[in-house]
Amino acid sequence: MKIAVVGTGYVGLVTGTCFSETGNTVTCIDIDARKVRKLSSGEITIYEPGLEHLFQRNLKEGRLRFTTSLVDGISDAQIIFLALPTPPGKDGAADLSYVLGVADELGNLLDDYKVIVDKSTVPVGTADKVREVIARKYKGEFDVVSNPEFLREGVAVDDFMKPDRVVIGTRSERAQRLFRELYAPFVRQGNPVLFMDERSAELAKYAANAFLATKISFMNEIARMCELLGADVDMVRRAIGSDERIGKRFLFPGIGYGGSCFPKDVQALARSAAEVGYPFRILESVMHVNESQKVYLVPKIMDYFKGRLQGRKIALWGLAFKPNTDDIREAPALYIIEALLAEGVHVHAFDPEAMPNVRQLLGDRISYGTDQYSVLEDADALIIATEWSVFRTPDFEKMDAAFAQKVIFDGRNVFEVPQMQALGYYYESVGRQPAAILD
Ligand SMILES: NC(=O)c1ccc[n+]([C@@H]2O[C@H](COP(=O)([O-])OP(=O)(O)OC[C@H]3O[C@@H](n4cnc5c(N)ncnc54)[C@H](O)[C@@H]3O)[C@@H](O)[C@H]2O)c1
Ligand SMILES: O=c1ccn([C@@H]2O[C@H](COP(=O)(O)OP(=O)(O)O[C@H]3O[C@H](CO)[C@@H](O)[C@H](O)[C@H]3O)[C@@H](O)[C@H]2O)c(=O)[nH]1
Repeated sequence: MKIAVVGTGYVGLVTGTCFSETGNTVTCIDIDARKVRKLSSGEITIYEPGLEHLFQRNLKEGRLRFTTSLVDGISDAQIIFLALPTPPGKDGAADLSYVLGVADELGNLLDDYKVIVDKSTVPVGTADKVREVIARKYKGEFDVVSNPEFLREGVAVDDFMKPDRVVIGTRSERAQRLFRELYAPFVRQGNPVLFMDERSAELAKYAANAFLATKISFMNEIARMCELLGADVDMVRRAIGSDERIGKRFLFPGIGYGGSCFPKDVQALARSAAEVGYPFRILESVMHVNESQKVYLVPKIMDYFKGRLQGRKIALWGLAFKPNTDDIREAPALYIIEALLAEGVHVHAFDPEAMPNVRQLLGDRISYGTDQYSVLEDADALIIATEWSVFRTPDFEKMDAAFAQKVIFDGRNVFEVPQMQALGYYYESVGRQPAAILD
């Protein structure tokens, strides 16, 4: 099939690459000329494990190409995916200007039947709006489909190639036939393609993210209770996760959820609810808990140093919002950094992939290490903000040699408490009792 993908950010690039991998001819379109130049010359623009290999192969074999021209990019496409940003607007509602702006341009450009697909996360009713905008200028036949994307960064290729489910919102039989064919190679037995109406598909995406965010905020509150009541959140997590009705995944407490999706999507769903006169109280609490969770370690650090943080040097492991990505959008580490800088702390950070992005954002307001050990030299404490696997299994001898103070505040529970106790660390984590330095 011939496919166009408008917007070549995270989702657009993964979508375009994976569709080309299954034998389709894909043109990705982006207004960012620098990005298009890079991608056309074989330079990948995001860090995503497993993507580069597929990207290079399909680029070389001519199934994948990039352009800044919408008219050129869509000319022979049967299906046009919109993978455009939907950032929060001033009131928290999703800003649809990118999606509707491109829909407006498409109204001028369409000249035969095509399917326009909302791949972006968009509020209920957006497919109708896209249809209206196009129909103002194009009087021929076309369909608008809602096909929300459920991939996770860091495992995006696997999520796309072997999805738990594919959701397709359309009542058009013609569009359904095309989508059945398009997704046939991706769907394992038992993991269905779910056809539904556009509105249900749009809401399903928000409901999935909001539910997962709720699970995380719930566990973060349980973790706080554990600390106050002398319980261990790992034990509680295992106990409840063994119940199939609850499930083992997404029960990990920490320093809150970040990234480009959960924060904005929970907010947008709450906003949609308010717009139709329904106060979505659970979501208000989920957001409230997450806000405080992001800087949860800061008062603990403050207490440890008896309020005297000015001039201290604190090492930070992890800047990305989660491991295996260089994405720092809404990363809890950034909130911790701001809180520490406000107290006059010197932050010395290391992240395996995200440092270039943080350098662009923060410049020399913090300093950057060459590896995870170099940042420990002269540090008064270490904060762990992202659970990269290299942080889970450090060389403790190297760590000991570099890090005289042996004080760790772990926002992702990467170590076991008894292990750190035995190694002589002062170790505070989330939802577990602290390990004190052994005398
Ligand atoms: N990032 C994720 O993990 C993820 C997962 C599922 C769904 N989503 C949703 O997918 C959508 C896209 O997210 P993303 O993370 O890929 O965004 P992104 O910011 O990484 O990329 C968006 C791209 O669109 C381009 N763009 C903007 N205006 C354009 C225009 N008029 N024409 C062509 N290109 C244009 C930008 O230059 C950018 O490259 C959002 O709605 C998001 O909520 C994201
Ligand atoms: O038990 C957990 C699981 C996750 N997180 C945090 O939650 C955030 C989001 O994690 P994850 O869901 O793995 O990352 P995303 O790539 O943002 O993916 C989410 O957002 C995407 C965009 O909408 C969806 O497509 C995915 O299905 C959805 O998982 C991160 O900050 C994690 O640290 C926790 O704190 N505890």
